[in-house]
Amino acid sequence: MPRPVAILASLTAEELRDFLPEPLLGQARAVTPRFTVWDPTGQSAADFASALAAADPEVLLACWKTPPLPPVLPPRLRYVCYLCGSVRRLVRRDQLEAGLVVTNWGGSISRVVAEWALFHILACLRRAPHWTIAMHTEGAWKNGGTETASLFGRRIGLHGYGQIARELVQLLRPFHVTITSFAPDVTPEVEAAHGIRRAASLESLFAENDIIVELAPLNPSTAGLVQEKHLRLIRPGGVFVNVGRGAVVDEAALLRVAQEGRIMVGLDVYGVEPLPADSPFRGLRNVSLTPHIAGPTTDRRCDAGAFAVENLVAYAEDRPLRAVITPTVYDTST
Ligand SMILES: NC(=O)c1ccc[n+]([C@@H]2O[C@H](COP(=O)([O-])OP(=O)(O)OC[C@H]3O[C@@H](n4cnc5c(N)ncnc54)[C@H](O)[C@@H]3O)[C@@H](O)[C@H]2O)c1
Ligand SMILES: O=C(O)[C@H](O)COP(=O)(O)O
Repeated sequence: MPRPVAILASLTAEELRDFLPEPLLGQARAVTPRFTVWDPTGQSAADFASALAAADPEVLLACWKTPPLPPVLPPRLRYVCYLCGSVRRLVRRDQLEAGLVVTNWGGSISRVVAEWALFHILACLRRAPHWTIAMHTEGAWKNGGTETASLFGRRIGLHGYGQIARELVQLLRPFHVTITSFAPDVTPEVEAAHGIRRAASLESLFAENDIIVELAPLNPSTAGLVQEKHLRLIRPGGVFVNVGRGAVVDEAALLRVAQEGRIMVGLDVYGVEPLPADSPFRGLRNVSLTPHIAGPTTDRRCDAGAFAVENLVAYAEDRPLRAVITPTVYDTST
């Protein structure tokens, strides 16, 4: 029997529509008669603190537009169910250490982000940026002078082997590729169970594969980890895709390498976002650019909503939660 926990849902109208379309909102409301929605649109940190004090919730259901939690939490707050990914902007580490339970969207949207990595890989191999510019603006047609390549049978290197990388492995299987990963948690057991290889080093990952996909998290130990020396190990005609976080890569070095035109580059994320209008990446024909839209797509935010509702029900029934952010997870995730 669920406990009648007080839940404050901090969601804009758009977030409600996308993350909790019916029947999910009804299911969330059915968890407890004490379910209140607060819209953070245009609200200040002080407004948020007042809303928390008035509702005095045991559970906060939060989303992208929710302001950071105030340093002093409302007395009954025990659980923050975050509908999205990185909780750093919402929750302070000391609040976790003090016992606040926090979950995020886990792997519920990872396949959609993996889908966009696959898009960039294919766009790069087929030289889609070149042909998009040339056909839309130059009246061009194929001329035999622009190489194209297929994904079938290629060697893929994954930097990072978390939830998105694991979904990408599934999407890549039909292409009969060889997959190698470099990440601290790829053990021989994971290697055997997933049918992937382990790279001996970041250098060998870049040197021994045709296509590199950047999926390591951004944390103090990974900022700027991918340097010019790594990017220059990618062989001519190779592909570098980043759908993780821009700041994991030395972006100035990436620009230099991209401008030489030896490799194809697919980017969804950047060191500075929005990407400045005058960024030299814009207009490079060997670079596929998208504006941080890897995921989750509007139509699949409901997957994160369904995952969150399951956690809310589990919490009210005193069952274990999924995707709990421990201090270690907090430190090592984006
Ligand atoms: N572009 C987008 O719209 C979008 C959407 C969702 C997530 N992301 C980003 O994609 C990245 C991956 O997300 P995820 O959900 O797979 O993350 P995750 O937390 O599930 O996995 C991260 C993995 O990175 C690896 N890792 C940890 N420390 C490392 C290190 N020092 N060097 C190399 N690898 C290391 C580990 O294998 C770990 O499992 C994150 O940065 C996330 O923020 C981007
Ligand atoms: O890039 C991402 O990770 C997604 O767009 C979600 O962002 P978030 O991690 O800030 O929720």
